[in-house]
Amino acid sequence: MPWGTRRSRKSRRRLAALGPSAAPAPARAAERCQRRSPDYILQKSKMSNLRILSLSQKRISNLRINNACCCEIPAGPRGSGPPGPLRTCYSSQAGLVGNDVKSLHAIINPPVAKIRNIGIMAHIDAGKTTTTERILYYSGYTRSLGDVDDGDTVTDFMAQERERGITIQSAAVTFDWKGHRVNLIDTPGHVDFTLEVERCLRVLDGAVAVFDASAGVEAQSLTVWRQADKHRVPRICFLNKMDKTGASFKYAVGSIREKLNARPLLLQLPIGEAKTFRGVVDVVRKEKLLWNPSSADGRDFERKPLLETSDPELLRETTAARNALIEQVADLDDEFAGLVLGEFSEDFDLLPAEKLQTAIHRVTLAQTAVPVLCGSALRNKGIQPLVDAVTMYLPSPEERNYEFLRWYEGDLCALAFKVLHDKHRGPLVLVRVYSGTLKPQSAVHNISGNCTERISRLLLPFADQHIEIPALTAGNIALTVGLKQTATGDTIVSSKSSALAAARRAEREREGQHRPAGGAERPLLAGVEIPEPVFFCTIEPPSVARQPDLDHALQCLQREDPSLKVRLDPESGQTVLCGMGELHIEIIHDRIRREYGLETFLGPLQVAYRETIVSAARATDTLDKTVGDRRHLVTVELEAQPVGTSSAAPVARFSESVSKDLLRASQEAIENGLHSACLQGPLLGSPVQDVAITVHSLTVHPGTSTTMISACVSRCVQKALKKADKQILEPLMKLEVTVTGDYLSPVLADLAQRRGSIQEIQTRQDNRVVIGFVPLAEVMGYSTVLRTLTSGSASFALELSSYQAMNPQDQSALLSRKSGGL
Ligand SMILES: Nc1nc2c(ncn2[C@@H]2O[C@H](COP(=O)(O)OP(=O)(O)OP(=O)(O)O)[C@@H](O)[C@H]2O)c(=O)[nH]1
Repeated sequence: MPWGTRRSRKSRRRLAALGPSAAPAPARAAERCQRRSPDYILQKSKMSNLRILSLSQKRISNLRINNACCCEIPAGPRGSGPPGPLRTCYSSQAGLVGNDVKSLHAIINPPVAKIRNIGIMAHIDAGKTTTTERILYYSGYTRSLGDVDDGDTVTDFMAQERERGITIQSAAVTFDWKGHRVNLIDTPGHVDFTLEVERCLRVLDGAVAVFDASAGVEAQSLTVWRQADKHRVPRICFLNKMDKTGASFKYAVGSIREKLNARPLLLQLPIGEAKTFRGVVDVVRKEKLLWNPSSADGRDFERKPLLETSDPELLRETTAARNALIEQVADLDDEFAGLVLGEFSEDFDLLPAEKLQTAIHRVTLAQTAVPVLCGSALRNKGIQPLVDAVTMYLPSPEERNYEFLRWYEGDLCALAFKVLHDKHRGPLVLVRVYSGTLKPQSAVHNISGNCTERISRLLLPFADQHIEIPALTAGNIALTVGLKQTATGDTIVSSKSSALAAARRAEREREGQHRPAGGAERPLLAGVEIPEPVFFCTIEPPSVARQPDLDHALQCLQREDPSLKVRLDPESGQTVLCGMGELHIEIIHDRIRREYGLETFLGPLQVAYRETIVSAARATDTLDKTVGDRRHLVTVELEAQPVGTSSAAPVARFSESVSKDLLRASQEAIENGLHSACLQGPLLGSPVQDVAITVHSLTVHPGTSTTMISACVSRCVQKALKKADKQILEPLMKLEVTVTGDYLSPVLADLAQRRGSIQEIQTRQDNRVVIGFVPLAEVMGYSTVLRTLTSGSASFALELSSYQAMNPQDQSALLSRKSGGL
């Protein structure tokens, strides 16, 4: 889907990526050229050795520590960090910068209670990547602050991410914070990459939801919040951009309450808003945290208790907020309520902060409320307390209740949640270990793929850099090298017999609980639902000879990204790419060029329609074919009917006379025939949905192969579908346009012309938010139109809502366009 237009510096980089019409100002272009020049990189290298490794993609040599193999990241001189005061108030000890052998060793086996697997999630542009960069900097992992606007962040390391200033792939980063190991995943905010978010949420124990404090809860934040609900992931909220004009703590908290239906626990209050934002109040401890305005990197801040003498007003406000917080937590946590009502009922001020923090941790884990913090990642304020909150309130792996773990009794159980392709090392599979230990040079069994594979190496991910480790214990996340067949969502155990033993335990448990049997022979971790693509286009290699190279590239990209579908057009023989949006397909095209060196040609982008029928129709067909000396003869009579409930696959029904002596093999052949017939409908060749096929009679000559049965049934279904009254279904998008009041009328007038229906117009601070529905076919290239209409002042978000029936006029217009070859 197209991305919205923005006013930020970052948006100008995105516009530049769109083409010459949106080229940046010459000065900025020159600045960017200079940034990419070898001199600039050299200059940066003095600041950060790590950064130059990221930029130049150099390989790094190996280092052995106590027989554990680790990759060496060359050290920078100790004093080579950014200028500024050396006084560190808050950051933990340095992580992996330099040949810090001790920290490399310490990294290998953290106690599970100290591990935090967290994700950063939000609406596009809320500031996830900027927040992640600050976290990495304060944790000691990087020596300079990466900036999305300059395209030099650690987690957005793909060339496309750096050019466009957006996150496309989730990046896993491991760092230490005050004795805790944090595995952090920065996820994309753009709706085209929602699957990427879902994949990560599946393996996280907690998440930080980042919001733009001037916009509150936006469309995509709602989607990711629902995804986190689905995977029962405890969260904390971070109201970012408190420095921005229009930032409002109250408004953003209100929108969390109303739109997300969540109970916010205000652990902080901002000191000032927008231009006056200076720091935050720690409500739990009644302290103020003020960042030194002369500190360039925000490392330097002071924490002081609020006093009646110096801050009477702020103290009163904080006391009221603390009392409200205590009452709120007591309402949600019985243990804490007992404490508060007993010992501290007379004076909440006497309640120790640690007791309140422990109760907040329990409430967060139970997901009955969400802690809320605030700050400004760009202005380097509020990040250190945010990471403290992550370690304090979000759970460790052992605090999450993963039911399936007891079936494995400490034996290895891991989930492969992402596959990456590395030109040199082949497929790299990101795994989360739930129980047991994963070791390199060992065989593992993939339950989902029913195959045994060998892991050659284990790597700890540090964005695009990797550190080799000798073992991966429960609760941790790492990359494996050597798994060639494992795909996203597969469950990995130590051996086939271990899988069987777990299955037997699961079955016994079910019997004990009198629960219905089923599925226990494969005790799998739940995978991720893959949404259906909404756009497609043909893709051609530069020459026929390069077709195998294109096939290989697409195969690799598909293993990485299950939301990308590739099929062959049976009529033209062309390869067809199906994706989640315009941006998704554009990125794939670009990656094929950059990573596989293939200059491919894309056909026009087309909407993925569906078809259905609105009346029943009956058909009969006979297939009589002799192959060699064998005669295949089938006659089938069937009826296609519309079904009310939404069903992507055709529903197979058999009349009594057919079902009574139907062999299993013949039934499977019939079902295959039904499915293949419904892949291409009679109107546009789009998939047919919401149909049931009843087989009334079937006569099969002895010796007829099941392939011939499938072929006959398929042909007969297509006949019936042709006879029935047909209907095209088109993808309907939920659209949210944020626009200033003066541009509201042109935006509404334009949407009316695009067959849009407006549901409501909300007021968000100084902006209007238009919420409605519009057919996908009408919003192709919408970002350019909206930019022109509103002088680049509006932004929008699109999300697939449903498939809706086209009205007769629109349908016939579409059909005549298609038959005219347009
Ligand atoms: N004023 C202000 N701008 C910020 C702040 N944090 C980030 N930004 C800007 O907001 C834009 C988006 O920042 P990102 O960190 O890329 O946001 P994101 O959520 O990672 O974006 P996607 O990965 O594309 O979803 C950039 O132009 C940042 O400079 C902040 O605290 N204050």
